[in-house]
Amino acid sequence: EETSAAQVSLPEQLVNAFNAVFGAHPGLRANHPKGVVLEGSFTPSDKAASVSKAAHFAKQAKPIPVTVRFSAGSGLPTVPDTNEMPRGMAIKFSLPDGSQTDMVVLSYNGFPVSTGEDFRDFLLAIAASGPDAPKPNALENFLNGHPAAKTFVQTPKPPPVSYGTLPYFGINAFKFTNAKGKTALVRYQLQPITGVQYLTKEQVSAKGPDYLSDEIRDRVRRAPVKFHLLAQVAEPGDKTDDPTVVWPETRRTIDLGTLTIVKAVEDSQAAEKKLLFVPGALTPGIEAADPMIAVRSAAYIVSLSRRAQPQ
Ligand code: HEM
Repeated sequence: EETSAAQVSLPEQLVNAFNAVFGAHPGLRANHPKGVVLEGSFTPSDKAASVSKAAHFAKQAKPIPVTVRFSAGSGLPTVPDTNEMPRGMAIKFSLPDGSQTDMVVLSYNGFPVSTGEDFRDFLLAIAASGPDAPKPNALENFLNGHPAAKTFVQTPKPPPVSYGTLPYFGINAFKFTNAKGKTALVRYQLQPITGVQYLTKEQVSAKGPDYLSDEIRDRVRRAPVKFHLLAQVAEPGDKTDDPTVVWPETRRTIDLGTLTIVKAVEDSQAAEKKLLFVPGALTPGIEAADPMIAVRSAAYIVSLSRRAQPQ
């Protein structure tokens, strides 16, 4: 019996499209399967509560516990860390009332496409453009029609010194509401306190395929790894429904607090299997402003439901 494409939801089509590019890897994430899990805490700044009433931005008796997963931005479980690609960071905040909220960010500012449908088509174009495909291939055609995707493909994404020396970007916009009901449209940024540090080509050639996971485990043993969490605030006219459009660097940023990572978990692979980070797992004071957040969330849950199947 045939199942027509129309019966398959967009989130399922997206997970199928990742599988078409990278293969299906039972038990692993459809995208970003290679990662490392760590623990730490978040301490809000004095200003954070003035922009959002979210529990982790309120003045705390003690820091908010966080679980952090750094990942390689590829669907290949054994992709070498020395590849040029974005890196991911996922943060789970454990709030004082026992609930949790997530933040899922990338080291590339701006997304290659505007919508879930375009992301599916981008992935399918990659899958159809192997070395034997006649030219112009599907990917070349797609890139010609999608300038942000072309820029994304052409922009260097050099391997960093460490997962702890990269900036990360929320890319999708959220709406903050403070205790007085005042709202602001924002995008997250995480800035490493060490400053941003990449490897030179020569340094990259001396590194092994898993150098980033090894490096971050080592680094947190020596000292905490810290990031400033910032909210970049939109001005009237800034797009909140198109993640390809990066807001100007001149936009005001508000310091929301400091993320401090103190240790790697003992069994990262066991931990990451049980973890699900969902960009739409929010808490009062934060809402999705970009429609891509809902599509992403549904796709992450499809990926989880597949990777949780007994093998
Ligand atoms: C329509 C757009 C997108 C789709 C369909 C998509 C899909 C996915 C899927 C299926 C996973 C695996 C989830 C799991 O099994 O737990 C994933 C992971 C991830 N994605 Fe996306 N994604 C999208 C956009 C983005 C954007 C805009 C960002 C960053 C701002 C991002 C960052 C990440 C990161 C960091 C992970 C790894 C999460 C973890 O460590 O568990 N993705 N994505």
